[in-house]
Amino acid sequence: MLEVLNHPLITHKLTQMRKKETGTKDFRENLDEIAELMAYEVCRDLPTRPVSIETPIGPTTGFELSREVVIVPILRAGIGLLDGIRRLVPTAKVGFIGMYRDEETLKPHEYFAKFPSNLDEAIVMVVDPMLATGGSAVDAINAIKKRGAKTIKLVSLVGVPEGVQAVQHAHPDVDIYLAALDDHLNEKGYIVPGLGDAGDRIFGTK
Ligand SMILES: O=P(O)(O)OC[C@H]1O[C@H](OP(=O)(O)OP(=O)(O)O)[C@H](O)[C@@H]1O
Ligand SMILES: O=c1cc[nH]c(=O)[nH]1
Ligand SMILES: [Mg+2]
Repeated sequence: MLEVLNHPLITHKLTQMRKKETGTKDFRENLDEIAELMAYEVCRDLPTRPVSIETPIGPTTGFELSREVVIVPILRAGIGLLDGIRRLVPTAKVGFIGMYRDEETLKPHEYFAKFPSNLDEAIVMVVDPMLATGGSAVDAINAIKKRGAKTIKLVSLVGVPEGVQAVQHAHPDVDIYLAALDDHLNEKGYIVPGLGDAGDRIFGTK
């Protein structure tokens, strides 16, 4: 399943991020706000269970989330989506996976992994602003499945058909959410038109 979240607020904020003159502070703030808006949509189908409660007026049946949510940002750039999602799901646990893409081969390399226990019972959101070749997302999901995760959602800001197809081919069971589906990758593996190097723009490197 691929869902492109076409919402005017998301598109407006993403446009600010795409502009080359947007600095680190505004880039980060817009990303944080988009993360919150995307989380609202991504969480739309979270399972709930009925609970008997008492309001000040009397008894009723309410509904509470019935499964734990685990957010897994792909370091570094995925960190930019973490706080916005956590504001909506403050009880979520957080795992981390560090991946960098070799600039020549475009192949991802894992350099860090730390996950909470019981991934098998959780709804795991893998988050990374950019879905380019899809190599980083595919490997991150492999690592999470190896630890038992069964229900996985991939939340990215900007993707291209190549990356979407790579994830769908390797992990047909994973739902993919994007804020925009861009055109193609250039010869250096950057998304066109994209927004440049997300990690560098979030953290002010380069
Ligand atoms: O789909 P892919 O072709 O694998 O490319 C996407 C990856 O590239 C970027 O990370 P990068 O390697 O620049 O690391 P960073 O987050 O530390 O900047 C981005 O944040 C993704 O993780
Ligand atoms: O366009 C791209 C592709 C990969 N990683 C980024 O940060 N940007
Ligand atoms: Mg980067």
